[in-house]
Amino acid sequence: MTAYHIFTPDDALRFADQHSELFGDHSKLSAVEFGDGNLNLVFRVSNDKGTSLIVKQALPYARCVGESWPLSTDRARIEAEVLQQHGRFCPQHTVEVLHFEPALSAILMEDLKQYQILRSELVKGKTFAHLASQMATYLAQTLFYSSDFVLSGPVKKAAVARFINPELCLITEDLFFTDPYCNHERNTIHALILPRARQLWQDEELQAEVAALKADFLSKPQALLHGDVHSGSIFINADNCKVIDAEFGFYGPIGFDVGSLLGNLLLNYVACPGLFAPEQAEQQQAYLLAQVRELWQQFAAQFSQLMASETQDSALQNSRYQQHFLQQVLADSLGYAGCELIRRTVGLAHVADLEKITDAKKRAEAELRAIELGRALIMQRAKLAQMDAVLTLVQQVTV
Ligand SMILES: Nc1ncnc2c1ncn2[C@@H]1O[C@H](COP(=O)(O)OP(=O)(O)O)[C@@H](O)[C@H]1O
Ligand SMILES: CSC[C@H]1O[C@H](OP(=O)(O)O)[C@H](O)[C@@H]1O
Repeated sequence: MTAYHIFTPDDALRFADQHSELFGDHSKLSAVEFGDGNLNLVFRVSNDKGTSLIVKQALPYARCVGESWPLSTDRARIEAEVLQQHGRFCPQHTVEVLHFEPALSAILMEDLKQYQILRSELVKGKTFAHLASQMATYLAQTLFYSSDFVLSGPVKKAAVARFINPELCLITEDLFFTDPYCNHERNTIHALILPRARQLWQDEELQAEVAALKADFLSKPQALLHGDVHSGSIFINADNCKVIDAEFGFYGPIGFDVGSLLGNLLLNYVACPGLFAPEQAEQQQAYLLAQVRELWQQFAAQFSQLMASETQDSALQNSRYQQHFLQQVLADSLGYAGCELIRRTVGLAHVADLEKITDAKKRAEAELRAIELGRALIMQRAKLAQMDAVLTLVQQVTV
């Protein structure tokens, strides 16, 4: 068995050639490393006829920081296995894993080169009519079929154990729920919003609600989450979208995945006036609000339908329980969306939606909108029983 070593492009090329029939005999291959994420190496291996595959390898540390932040390479196993599971539940919207090599922490997967990263497209002002409906399907299918509604107690517990992901969960626990609410050295805060960030560090009312969301993140293993459904993890084109990058996967609260995506749509929403001229900003914001509404409505409809028709456990077949469950998922989703808005503004990992705003004053205004909206969603999540009320709040808070 080959021992772990950090891949060069040549290593990635040999790995792809060994484990795929796609390239044909001795065809001319080339490989390039082009990863732009925070954690891993990503290579594209191509032949001279335009066929290509992706090799993703986990480094023993976080790429964005370096060796001073060691990180288990077991995250590659988690990523491969989550993608394989989600691929069984929703193949049309999950990147296909072709091979996983545990010793090398390396995954061979399909190349989504006919797609674009959603975040980059939203920052350019592009819109996709099917985004909400397809992502609602992805979320409903992957979350429902990995939950207690379908799995027996023993099978579910074995799955929870298999997807224990302590190191990557700790990153989320710190970056989402702790760092933004104190003066932590990992935070990056632009000078113009420092006074508002300082208020977050004193905001005990908000911190109490964030603590409740963190406690649920720590102890509510409802379904096998992707764990990081931000708009940089979604590849999209005019026809379809596919989700990548599931290394933060674990059994957690369903609202965390739904809320991460809602939060990312709303991050783009608050950024629009800084990114675009007024008329385009207004159009893009209307598109985003429609997608937020549709995402929840379609997710809720599909999840309800699945609960009604596919639930195995007789106690969980109770329809009042199912309605209550979904209502709680909405409240959780809004809370986690709020956490995403705040952590992307004052925490370690910022997003292009805000960072691409070149005018510092406009960027600060957008960041302040993200904080106010994030706070409102977290504080009011239990009262916001309908999406209409959520959309009204978004518009009121971000004027
Ligand atoms: N299957 C794929 N097809 C095409 N490009 C990919 C694929 N997977 C990753 N990439 C590229 O690599 C980048 C980083 O991948 P990602 O999985 O987000 O890495 P990280 O885990 O380091 O965040 C993506 O933004 C994308 O440009
Ligand atoms: C040091 S990890 C920071 C941040 O990065 C992850 O996203 P990605 O790997 O897709 O860039 C995740 O959102 C983490 O919170």
